[in-house]
Amino acid sequence: MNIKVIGVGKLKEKYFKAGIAEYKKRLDKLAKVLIIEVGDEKAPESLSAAEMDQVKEKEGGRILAKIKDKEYVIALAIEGKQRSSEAFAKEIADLGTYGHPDITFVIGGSLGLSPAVMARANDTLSFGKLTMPHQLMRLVLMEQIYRAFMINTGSPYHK
Ligand SMILES: C[S@@+](CC[C@H](N)C(=O)[O-])C[C@H]1O[C@@H](n2cnc3c(N)ncnc32)[C@H](O)[C@@H]1O
Repeated sequence: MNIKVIGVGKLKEKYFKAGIAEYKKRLDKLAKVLIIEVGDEKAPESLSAAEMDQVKEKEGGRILAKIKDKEYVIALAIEGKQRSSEAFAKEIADLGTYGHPDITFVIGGSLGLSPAVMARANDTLSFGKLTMPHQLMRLVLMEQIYRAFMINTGSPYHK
């Protein structure tokens, strides 16, 4: 199974980098995991609605350039579809079993994902109504992907 996580902007904080590296190391034994960072656009408070759309479109274009046709894309979005860790694990297992071994997760920048990225997505994933910073979201997502693999292998990691 090939897991790709595309995020906008570089991880700055050491503690996020360390956490993500730890889950990547654990996952590397179970799947091929690729983390891709695409460039972010400056998004000062003063931007108009049209300028904000442009920021999302530019970042979205960079995200889409990293996605191949065969990839099954899951967009992380606050208003997306929530599920339990067990349901998420089953979904990943089913995708692998039924012809979608290339799963790509996309996380938006500070203004979120563009309509074009949302249109490309095969599914959405919400971690609830709370807004998380995109760097933290990357770490939480990596833990949940690792948890999914642990659930699917029957490991006591998931209680
Ligand atoms: C700072 S948030 C963007 C906030 C923006 N106002 C929006 O509504 O998308 C950055 C990215 O993190 C992800 N994200 C943040 N909180 C999330 C949540 N509760 N569930 C799923 N994804 C989330 C989304 O991909 C979002 O585009």
